[in-house]
Amino acid sequence: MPESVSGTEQTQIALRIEDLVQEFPARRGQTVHALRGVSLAVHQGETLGVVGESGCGKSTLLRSVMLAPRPSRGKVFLEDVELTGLDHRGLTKARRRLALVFQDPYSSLDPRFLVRELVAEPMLAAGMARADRAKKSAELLEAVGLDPHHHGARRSSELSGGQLQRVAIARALATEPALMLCDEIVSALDVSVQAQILNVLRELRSRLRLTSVFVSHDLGVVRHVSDRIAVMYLGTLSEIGPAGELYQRPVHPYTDALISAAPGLRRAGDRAQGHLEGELPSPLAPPSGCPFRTRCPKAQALCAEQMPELQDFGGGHLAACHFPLRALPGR
Ligand SMILES: Nc1ncnc2c1ncn2[C@@H]1O[C@H](COP(=O)(O)OP(=O)(O)OP(=O)(O)O)[C@@H](O)[C@H]1O
Repeated sequence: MPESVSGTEQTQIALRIEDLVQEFPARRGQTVHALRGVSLAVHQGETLGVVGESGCGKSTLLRSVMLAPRPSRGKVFLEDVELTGLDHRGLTKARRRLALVFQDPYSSLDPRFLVRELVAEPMLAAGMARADRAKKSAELLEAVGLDPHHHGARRSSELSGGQLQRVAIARALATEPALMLCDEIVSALDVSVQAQILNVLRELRSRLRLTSVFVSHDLGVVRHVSDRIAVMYLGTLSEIGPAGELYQRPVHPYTDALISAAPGLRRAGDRAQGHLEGELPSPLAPPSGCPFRTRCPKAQALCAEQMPELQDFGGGHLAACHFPLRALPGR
């Protein structure tokens, strides 16, 4: 279904999630409210960055898209297929259209195999002929900046962390997924290596029109790769919008606080680092109303009474706040 990204541009939707809820049973009959009704769409060819503090539900969001485990409530659509409506067999097939890359490539890449075998292995599982596998794995290694002859003939145990993460990305792309899900994939790397991997992702986006969701707790990192950014807080979506606009003119006090607290992102007029005060409440007992109200400098009585809904501030920039940093258009 076409949807407007910027207000003028029409694109196809790669992923749509509707009112996704994920709850986990906890001790003493309690419930972890990891996702509390998240809805968003990812457009074909775009990178959606997802940011938020540790424990806000970023990884759970990605795992729920994979239906691993199935969400407690809500729907997930990959292109036109409703994943949440599929049985086990249908889901196993549909999951091949999704690729997941993790923070730690050491755990996902078997050190006994050669790099070119690791990249070709998903193609083998998909029934691709030997010659095609060899050609394609060489192309993919080149696309992530590795030499198919030199690096391809090494065992993964011989590569550095950054090189391994490139292999993990090449392997993820082996079956031409509709969507790549990246979970903190540069968090364990040195800053200079991080920049190289982020450049690889940017290039893949423009060369292959790669569609991805890029999760990170680091706003600086997310800004480098994302077309749009979703900000999560305690299992909810607090703000989503075009990357430049969201960083320059945030609407939600939480986004504003996150940016002010991030080294290297602070803007003229920001208070000193540490602007984001207080602890993240427990997902076992989220506050009533707005989840951010217990730490919000603008909170009033209404914020404890009603959960704010996402509202459109123009140009595809949405935020869920009763007292936003700027007025809604036309008010
Ligand atoms: N399988 C599970 N069982 C119980 N609680 C879980 C489970 N998975 C996640 N949680 C809880 O759900 C909440 C969200 O976790 P999640 O890992 O999605 O957050 P995150 O934003 O990715 O943070 P981090 O970057 O620290 O992983 C946390 O409170 C976490 O402890």
